[in-house]
Parts: sequence; structure tokens; C-alpha cells
Amino acid sequence: MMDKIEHIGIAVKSLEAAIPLYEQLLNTPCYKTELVAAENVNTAFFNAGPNKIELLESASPDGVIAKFIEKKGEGIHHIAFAVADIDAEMKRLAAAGFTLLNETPKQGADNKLVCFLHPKNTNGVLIELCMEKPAAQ
Ligand SMILES: CC[C@@H](C(=O)O)C(=O)SCCNC(=O)CCNC(=O)[C@H](O)C(C)(C)COP(=O)(O)OP(=O)(O)OC[C@H]1O[C@@H](n2cnc3c(N)ncnc32)[C@H](O)[C@@H]1OP(=O)(O)O
Ligand SMILES: [Co+2]
Repeated sequence: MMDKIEHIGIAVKSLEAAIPLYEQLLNTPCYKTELVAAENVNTAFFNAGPNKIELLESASPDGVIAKFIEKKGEGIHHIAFAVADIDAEMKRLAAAGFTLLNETPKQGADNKLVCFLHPKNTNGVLIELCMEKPAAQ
């Protein structure tokens, strides 16, 4: 089952410029920045009530965020839903005909395991599933 919206991902050209703007907008400090090398992105996180805003800056000129900005400009890039069991949700959604962009959960930011669904099957919206990484046994 999909729980709450965990975060909304926003593609930006420059975190240096966008962080102070979102701090002012949300009236709360950025609580974390993190490079997610596997995704080629620099991220910055803000709390917004029960949800989060994730700013995404490309870490290289050919990354997915750079490509997105080149095509569509800065703006909302994806919506991430929290799930309790990412493997079960991936299985359910694949069986329902959605296109999973990764076959197994992969490392996300903020200690999460994530999976993306192709926007072609979701009315043009890139969807991310994310689950808190279980503590190492
Ligand atoms: C920081 C980690 C993690 C977290 O923990 O939260 C993140 O959020 S990482 C975020 C960045 N990573 C990803 O987005 C990974 C998943 N995305 C992809 O695999 C690709 O971006 C994609 C969705 C498969 C698109 O890649 P590609 O096919 O190479 O790009 P194109 O430019 O050719 O696009 C094809 C088609 O799809 C449209 N598109 C692309 N991105 C989006 C988007 N974010 N939302 C909606 N639509 C999107 C693009 O416009 C093209 O459409 P057409 O032009 O109509 O063909
Ligand atoms: Co995200």
C-alpha cells in the first residue's frame, strides 16, 4: 500500500541559489544536503509539515536532472510515495502493468531504498517509491 507523499522532487539548476530561496519560502532551514553518486545528483532536503521537499541539482552535465532541465526547465521532477514494503509494492505494480525503471530497490537519499516508475504509464508524472532502509542486523 502507498502511504503518504514522502517528498516532492524539484529539479533546480543551482542548489546554492535554490536553498536560500526555499528556506525563505518554507520558513525552515535545509536540514540535509547529500550527494547521491549512483543517481548523479546533489540533493537538499526541507521539512514541509508531514512531507518533504527534495531539491535536485545535476552532479554532471549529462545527468538525468540536467537532461530534464534542458527539455522542460526547472520545476517539479517527481513525486515520491512512502511504502512499508518496497518489494511487495514493486511486485504489485509490475503485475498491474506499470513500467519499473529498476528491477530491484536501489540506494536513494536520506537512508532510503527507492524505485522509479516510468512517467509514460503514469500520465506524464515520474513516480518514486521509497522505504526507510532497514537497520543492519
Ligand atoms: C536522490 C535519490 C532519489 C531520492 O532518494 O529521492 C531521487 O529522487 S533521484 C532523482 C533522479 N533520478 C531519476 O529520475 C531516476 C529515474 N529517471 C529515469 O530513469 C529517467 O530520467 C527517465 C524517466 C527514464 C527518463 O530518461 P530518458 O528516457 O533517458 O530521458 P528523456 O529525456 O529521453 O525522456 C523520455 C520521455 O520522458 C519524459 N520525462 C523525462 N523525465 C521526466 C520526468 N521527471 N517527469 C515527467 N516526464 C519525464 C521526457 O520528457 C520524454 O518525454 P517525450 O519527450 O514525450 O518522449
Ligand atoms: Co526523490
